[in-house]
Amino acid sequence: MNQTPYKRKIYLEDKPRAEAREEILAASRLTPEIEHLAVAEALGRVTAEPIFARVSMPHYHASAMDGIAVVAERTYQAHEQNPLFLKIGADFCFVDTGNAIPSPFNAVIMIEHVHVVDEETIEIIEPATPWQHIRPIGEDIVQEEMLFPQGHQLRPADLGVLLAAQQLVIPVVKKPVVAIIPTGNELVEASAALSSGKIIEFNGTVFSGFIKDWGGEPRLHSIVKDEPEKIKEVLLEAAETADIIVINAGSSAGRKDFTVHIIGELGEVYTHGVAARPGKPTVLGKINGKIVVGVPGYPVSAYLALEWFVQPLVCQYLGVPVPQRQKVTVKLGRRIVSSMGAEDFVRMNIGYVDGQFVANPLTRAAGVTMSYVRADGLLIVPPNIIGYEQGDFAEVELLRPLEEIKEAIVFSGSHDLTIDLLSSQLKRVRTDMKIVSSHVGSMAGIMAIRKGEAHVAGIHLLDPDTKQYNISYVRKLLAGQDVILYPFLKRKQGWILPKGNPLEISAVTDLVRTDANFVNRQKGAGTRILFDLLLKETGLEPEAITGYDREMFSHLAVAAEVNGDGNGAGLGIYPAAKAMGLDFVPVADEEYDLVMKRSFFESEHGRLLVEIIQSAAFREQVEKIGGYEVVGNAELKSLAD
Ligand SMILES: Nc1nc2c(c(=O)[nH]1)N[C@H]1C(S)=C(S)[C@@H](COP(=O)(O)OP(=O)(O)OC[C@H]3O[C@@H](n4cnc5c(N)ncnc54)[C@H](O)[C@@H]3O)O[C@H]1N2
Ligand code: MOO
Repeated sequence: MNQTPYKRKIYLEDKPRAEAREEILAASRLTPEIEHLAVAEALGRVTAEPIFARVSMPHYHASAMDGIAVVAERTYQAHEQNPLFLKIGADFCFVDTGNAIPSPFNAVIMIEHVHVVDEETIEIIEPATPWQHIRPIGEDIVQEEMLFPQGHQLRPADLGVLLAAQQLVIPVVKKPVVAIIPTGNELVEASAALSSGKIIEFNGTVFSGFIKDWGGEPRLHSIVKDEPEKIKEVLLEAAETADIIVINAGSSAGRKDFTVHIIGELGEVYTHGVAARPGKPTVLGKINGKIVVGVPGYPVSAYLALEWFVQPLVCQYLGVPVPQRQKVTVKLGRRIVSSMGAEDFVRMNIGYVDGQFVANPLTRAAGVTMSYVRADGLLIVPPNIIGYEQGDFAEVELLRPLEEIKEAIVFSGSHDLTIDLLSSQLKRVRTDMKIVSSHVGSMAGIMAIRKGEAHVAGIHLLDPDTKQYNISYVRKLLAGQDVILYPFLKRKQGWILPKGNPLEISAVTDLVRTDANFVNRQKGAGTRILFDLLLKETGLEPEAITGYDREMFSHLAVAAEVNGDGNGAGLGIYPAAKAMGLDFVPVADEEYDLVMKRSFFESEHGRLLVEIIQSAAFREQVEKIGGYEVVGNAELKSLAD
């Protein structure tokens, strides 16, 4: 049912981001309003006019030291061989730091350099120079001097200066009001009962946070349904009461995406589609003199579009420059492809390994908010290049302080959920540290160690010939490198089966007997190697297994498949079965070890990591999950041939 009068708009423009931004900045002709605030309320606010000192600081000649005030000229003959005796009142008076200097005195001698002879008399053996240890009037602030120009964002110390200069109430630029309008029939409040197709509205709260950070005042509207008349009404009202309008979702080519038509009807549209991803289907327009930014629904697209277009509008209103992020040059751990003609914003994890920043891309899916949350930086691939090769150097904008990135342990290889527990324990001990992990699989983890792109790699590779875990792979792939193999965990691998195990599976031959629908793992995965070994040992051919070609990329994905199929069966780790409420029949204890360069293992960070692995707190947490045994304090595995 499509009851709207609007046609779908299918083809979007590819306008350069800078051009689209300049257009709306030029079209926004708001005169910033001014308000007067008590200084204590003005932190972070922007001065609307130059502000001058009403009084000097100090406003009298003040002693800078504890000691005595003297007339300098009368001390000139004092000398070690010729001590000068001074009488209280006539020749000197005692002063403390901050005291006014009484006339006619014009210098202070520190008490340490004064010998008190009796209650009335002191002795000095060194002359004073005029104005020594005196803070003259206006040493800090001179009455009538300009303290701040307009457009200055007030920091804590600035407030002190204002009060010291007796500026009590100051003119600041009003915060621009930004109306935020979340739209969509599918949206519900976070507290609502969820059903399929319902989406929790959270973009509005994120936008409000960004707007506050940038110095604006967010006004979050309640959820608005995809009804053109309702949207029009809300937009027109916002155009009366707000300075900038943000409308969320409905920006693309869906049946109910009519934001662009409505803005066109009520005002004018400058842009629909920018040459940047994610965030392409952004709409920019104006209604009754107020700029409207229609940001895409997908959260990551939305956050970026907000930064591209709303932050500059807020800054323009406030009269401050748009803050720039710190940049750092990184070595790319993976190839990055990008489309010609559009900028690509790639969320990156960044680590500091062997004195070099290395970065790996996170998912580029615009709906995966965790990738934005976890990102250390953004790689902005310019429109005129098609990406980068692995090992290339590129500049990234930082989303976190550089120091935080430098203190992180970069973890590669096969992911295991205990790594997150390890990271959280680490953070308890060292608040400035954490583990950043990228899930690339055991083999790629070993390669990351070899190329100096990670500190630690988690691996579980069974050698079908020796039946040993990990050792032969490390020997071969890291030959000649000074690395160690740390025995970390034993994980239970087993059959993941529907609840109650209806087909009564406990061995690989049972898969054949029952013609169960097997769910396999991808080639190279540790679990796949184990399964192939089980087949070999029983003399079975892959063809005998229904579903051998059905490959999944994680333990959880296997469990999810089994969950939906009464005849399903998979091989994987216990926590995956547990997470989906499935049965689990143990098959093998897999050895999940950590590979590290010896230099890291012996470094402060490496030692800390081992300490935490061996701690009772970590062991307890892991063993509570079930299916794990922390090996931790056993000897390093020997890599000698
Ligand atoms: N045929 C095409 N389909 C899509 C295109 C396209 O070019 N052709 N563009 C895709 C891209 S890129 C994006 S981005 C999205 C933009 O979608 P809309 O702006 O129309 O937004 P919706 O479809 O209503 O929502 C998408 C998605 O976003 C999440 N969402 C929306 N609002 C909120 C909110 N307030 N809080 C949290 N999350 C929200 C939600 O997951 C929605 O499903 O279109 C693609 N499609
Ligand atoms: O351009 Mo969309 O904004 O990729 O997700």
